[in-house]
Amino acid sequence: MAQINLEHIRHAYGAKPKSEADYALREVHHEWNDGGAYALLGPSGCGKTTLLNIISGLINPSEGRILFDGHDVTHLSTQERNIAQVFQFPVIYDTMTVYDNLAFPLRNRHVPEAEVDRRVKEIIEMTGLGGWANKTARRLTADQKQKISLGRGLVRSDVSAILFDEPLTVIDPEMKWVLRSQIKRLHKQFGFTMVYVTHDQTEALTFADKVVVMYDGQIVQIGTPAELFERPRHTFVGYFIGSPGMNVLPATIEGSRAAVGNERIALNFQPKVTPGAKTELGIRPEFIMLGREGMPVAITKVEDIGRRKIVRARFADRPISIVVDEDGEIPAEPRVTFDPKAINIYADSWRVGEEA
Ligand SMILES: Nc1ncnc2c1ncn2[C@@H]1O[C@H](COP(=O)(O)OP(=O)(O)OP(=O)(O)O)[C@@H](O)[C@H]1O
Repeated sequence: MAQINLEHIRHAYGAKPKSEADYALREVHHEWNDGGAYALLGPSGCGKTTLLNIISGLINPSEGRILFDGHDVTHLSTQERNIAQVFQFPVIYDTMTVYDNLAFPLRNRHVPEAEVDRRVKEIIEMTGLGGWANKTARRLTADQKQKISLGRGLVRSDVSAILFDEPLTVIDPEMKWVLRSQIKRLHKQFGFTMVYVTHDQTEALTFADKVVVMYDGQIVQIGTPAELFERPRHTFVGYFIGSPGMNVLPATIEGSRAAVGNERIALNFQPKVTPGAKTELGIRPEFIMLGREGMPVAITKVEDIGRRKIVRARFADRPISIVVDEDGEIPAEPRVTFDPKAINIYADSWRVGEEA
């Protein structure tokens, strides 16, 4: 397993990029720990697959270097980097049996047959393909084939990293959950460095120790699920993580208060904002208290989602969402208060800290 260093990586698909807009990856500079499980999360087109392919060696970055355990691998092939990959669609040998498909990556590396047998049987059990071990892969369904692909990625224990590109897309929802838990278990057992691309936040949050949120060719935050929820570094992280996402309201800062329209909201710190920056206040729907006290709101809709209700309202002439418990009261003259601990302030979309 390896520590991965991405040093000032930039990538443009076209020759001679002229402006930032020509880069699919604008600047990635991070260190990923040996044995870490990372999920790359972001909307379609933000650069997840490009970054994954740069790590695996399928793409040579236009600029920057990649180090595995301190060694420069930028110009090495996938095989030389010793990477296992699982793609969105199955990559298997149709004419081989399920057992031989799984044994292939090990036999290729001259692993002793007894060890091959032990590892393959473990993977067969994990993927629930027991009854199929001696059948040729051609006869399997698409999701069974994808389980073999997944198994082939996980069967070797000596790889530098395992890279997954939306591997559960073709798997049915129930099995998705099972496989995700099993990948996690194998990660704990063997300490693989794993990078898992997805655009599904549930998948990312349940799989990874660290979620890498990408937006518009950049990594905007790397954090634990709790960090992404409580302290989104960028307003995009606030929108993208959580359901509904964070409320982001235009605000002006007056010392340790924020003005939103005609309302004044107390902060528990004095944000350091540069003059002229676009300032915004971010608060998650879970941290707005709806009651008879505080600032007035006009409710437009109440959505019942089981144990919680989502209240859609207008506050200071802006739409906001508020989450209330199933039995929470909705007063006739509703008012709101914001939990100061849960307020984040943003300048030009990036979270700002406290005035020194
Ligand atoms: N082979 C290519 N040639 C030119 N442009 C490309 C190529 N592959 C990707 N791009 C562009 O690079 C940008 C990033 O694409 P990438 O596939 O990395 O995003 P993604 O986040 O993985 O998206 P998705 O979730 O849809 O797979 C997009 O604007 C895309 O159109």
